[in-house]
Amino acid sequence: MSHSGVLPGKLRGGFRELRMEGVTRRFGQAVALDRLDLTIEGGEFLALLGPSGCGKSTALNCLAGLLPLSDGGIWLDDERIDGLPPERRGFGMVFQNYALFPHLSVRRNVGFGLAVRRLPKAEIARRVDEALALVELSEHAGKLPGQLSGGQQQRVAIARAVVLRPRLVLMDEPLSNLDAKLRLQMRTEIRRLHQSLGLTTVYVTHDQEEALALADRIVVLRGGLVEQVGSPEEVYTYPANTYVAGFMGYRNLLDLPVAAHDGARVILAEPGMRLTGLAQRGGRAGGARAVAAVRPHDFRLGSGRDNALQVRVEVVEFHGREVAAEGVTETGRVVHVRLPERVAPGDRIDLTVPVERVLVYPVDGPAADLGEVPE
Ligand SMILES: Nc1ncnc2c1ncn2[C@@H]1O[C@H](COP(=O)(O)OP(=O)(O)OP(=O)(O)O)[C@@H](O)[C@H]1O
Repeated sequence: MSHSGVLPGKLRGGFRELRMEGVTRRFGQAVALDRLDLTIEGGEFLALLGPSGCGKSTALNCLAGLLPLSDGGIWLDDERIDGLPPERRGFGMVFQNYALFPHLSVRRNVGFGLAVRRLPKAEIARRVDEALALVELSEHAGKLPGQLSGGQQQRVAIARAVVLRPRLVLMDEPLSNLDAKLRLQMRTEIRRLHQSLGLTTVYVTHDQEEALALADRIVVLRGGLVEQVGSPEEVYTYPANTYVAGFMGYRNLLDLPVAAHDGARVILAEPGMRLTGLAQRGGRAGGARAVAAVRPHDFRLGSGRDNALQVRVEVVEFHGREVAAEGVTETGRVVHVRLPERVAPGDRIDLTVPVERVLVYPVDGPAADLGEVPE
């Protein structure tokens, strides 16, 4: 299938870069977005990731023109666009709640923006047909949104955005109203469309897995500030701090006394636990205490030379090929592990973990409440 009719070749990299410079948004005294500097390259899929309230929707709405900036500017190549109203920015938006017109057919919903622009009827029909084919909804063209499933409605919303040949597609948690299975399907669909149409996409989500799966680059936000920018691989493998680590599945963030350190290696110890790990952030973890970040999957049963801890198993969840267990050390510290072996509540087990799988950070204060994290 050719997509060239919906989006002309010139859109691929239709701009070189979109720059947000010092973008700030205040609500009264509260700073929702604090001097955000960010460059989005043409053709890129960028995810804004963070928990509720971190400022990601604010950033997207500033880009869209739905919220005026308190300070800073936005440039599309050499054109300053933050003074333009939303309709003159040429961006497509897809929201969590679809925002379809309930009394208009699928076809008329998708064609709405083209009709407003007074395009010839034949061209509207052709482009709508192509957009509907793209999201595999051709046979539903005559239905009303209420007659479609959630996933189908979200596809209508996506067709409605891409039919306008947008310079940039902005998506705000577009999958969060869908059930788990549909969410996975639509995720693949969104990535496929991004690639085949050569779109530039900015995607807001609080779901780490979604950001890792979809994005070329992830921006992790906290309290209106950028914590880390990097490829999924970089952010997943080398989180910049304990906040990002917690978000990226390092569910165990253990604040421990430092027993010794030599350059890159730091030894942390307390009764019942000895952990050797790699100092992050240039070996600054040289204080009296440091935080060891360990993924539940990286623990193994058995006692290691460098790393050894003993826990009493308290809670076990069955996960098919493995179990997720919560154990407690003799000092009362809770440790989360994932093991292929069957363990049971009350078992006393020895655990170890490879040195390179223990990331050691300076103590930054309490880790954020991150909710569910991927493992
Ligand atoms: N219209 C508003 N009036 C006052 N404060 C606001 C308004 N919109 C957002 N805020 C505040 O700005 C901060 C950032 O909000 P924002 O909606 O950007 O966060 P978010 O990361 O998108 O969260 P969520 O995932 O819950 O939407 C929050 O502290 C929020 O309470």
